[in-house]
Amino acid sequence: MSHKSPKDFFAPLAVGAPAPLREIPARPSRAIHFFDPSNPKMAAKVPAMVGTVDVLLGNLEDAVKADNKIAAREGLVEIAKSTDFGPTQLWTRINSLDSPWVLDDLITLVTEIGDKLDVVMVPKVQGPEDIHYVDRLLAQLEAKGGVQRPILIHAILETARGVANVEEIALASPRMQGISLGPADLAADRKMKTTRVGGGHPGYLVRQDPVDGDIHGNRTVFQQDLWHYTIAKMVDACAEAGIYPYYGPFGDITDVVAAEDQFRNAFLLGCVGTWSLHPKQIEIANRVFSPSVEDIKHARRVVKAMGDGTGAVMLDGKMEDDASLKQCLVLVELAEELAAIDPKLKELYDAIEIED
Ligand SMILES: CC(=O)SCCNC(=O)CCNC(=O)[C@H](O)C(C)(C)COP(=O)(O)OP(=O)(O)OC[C@H]1O[C@@H](n2cnc3c(N)ncnc32)[C@H](O)[C@@H]1OP(=O)(O)O
Ligand SMILES: CC(=O)C(=O)O
Ligand SMILES: [Mg+2]
Repeated sequence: MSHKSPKDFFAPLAVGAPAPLREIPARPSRAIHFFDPSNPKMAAKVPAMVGTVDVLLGNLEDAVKADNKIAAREGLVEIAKSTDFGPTQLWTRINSLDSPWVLDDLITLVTEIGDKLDVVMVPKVQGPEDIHYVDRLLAQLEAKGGVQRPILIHAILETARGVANVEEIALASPRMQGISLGPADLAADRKMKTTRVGGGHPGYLVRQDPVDGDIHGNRTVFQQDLWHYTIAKMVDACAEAGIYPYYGPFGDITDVVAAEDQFRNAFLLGCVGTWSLHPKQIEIANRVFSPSVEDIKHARRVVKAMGDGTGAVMLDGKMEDDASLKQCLVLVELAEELAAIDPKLKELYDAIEIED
């Protein structure tokens, strides 16, 4: 396939559109909180959620009734115009590119509230051609609406073809901000035999070998993570492209314990955040996607012990070197970014005392 020349990659795609960013800023986005702007109860809660969550996302796609699509779009315009989002980002999830609503979603949102929108989440992305389409259209609409900074694109990985193309999707445009796993649509598209929105399945397991040949005896069972392969592939694609990977929805709102486990697996594998579908998932996401005090204490201790950052030292019986230092710096830098917007975390991290 043909690629753009490097000099053209960062050129605006329409006369009058803002120049693309050279680097995607590492803005905290531990929880991307979904709300339906056509639901008056949810919409009414949005202004008070500013500052309590890193990202508020007005959802226009699945979970919004077909009859409410226009009300959701107009509701989002109204909320965006009347709310001061302060440190909280405003994102939207537009309808899918083959739907009858998406063109008007983009035209309306970019021309009416383009200066307030940080990121447009595109569902059911199949390949880089979907990103190229949105990229050009956004540039034309930014120019038309006089939008001063480029609106970024976030892709949902929720088709088998999208997973196969994830690296090309991640590299498709300088607007690419990140990618989220879409476990529900992805499961359906792959014909997985699951019925849940994210999370595990008790049937997906490995079993301890039989003891003394007793296959019916008491054998420990370990449930496996259905999403490990896809998340790991997505994390690599995002890291290569310099953009950010996210888990996605965890549909069992009542099972806050399993949600926390799923989120933590994603955090450990490299994701920077997840989705929140219900207010009670925000606190879980904020906690899980913020490094723990113990991790920061250890990381700072390694940084201090490593001096100029080269060589090997022994700390508590463990070898630390240039590479373990780099891992520690990932945590220290994340803590700094989060402390800059979260005063409670700042207090916690500032109070850490490091031993030698
Ligand atoms: C596979 C995918 O595409 S996932 C992404 C698409 N899905 C979504 O966006 C779903 C978003 N969330 C929701 O629609 C709702 O949370 C539901 C349907 C799951 C549950 O809603 P409810 O049954 O109303 O939950 P519950 O009764 O616990 O809500 C408590 C309160 O929180 C409000 N609330 C619930 N979810 C949200 C939300 N996401 N944002 C803001 N407020 C919310 C409710 O309106 C209710 O308000 P009230 O106290 O004034 O009555
Ligand atoms: C996230 C999403 O849209 C899905 O799981 O289908
Ligand atoms: Mg979906």
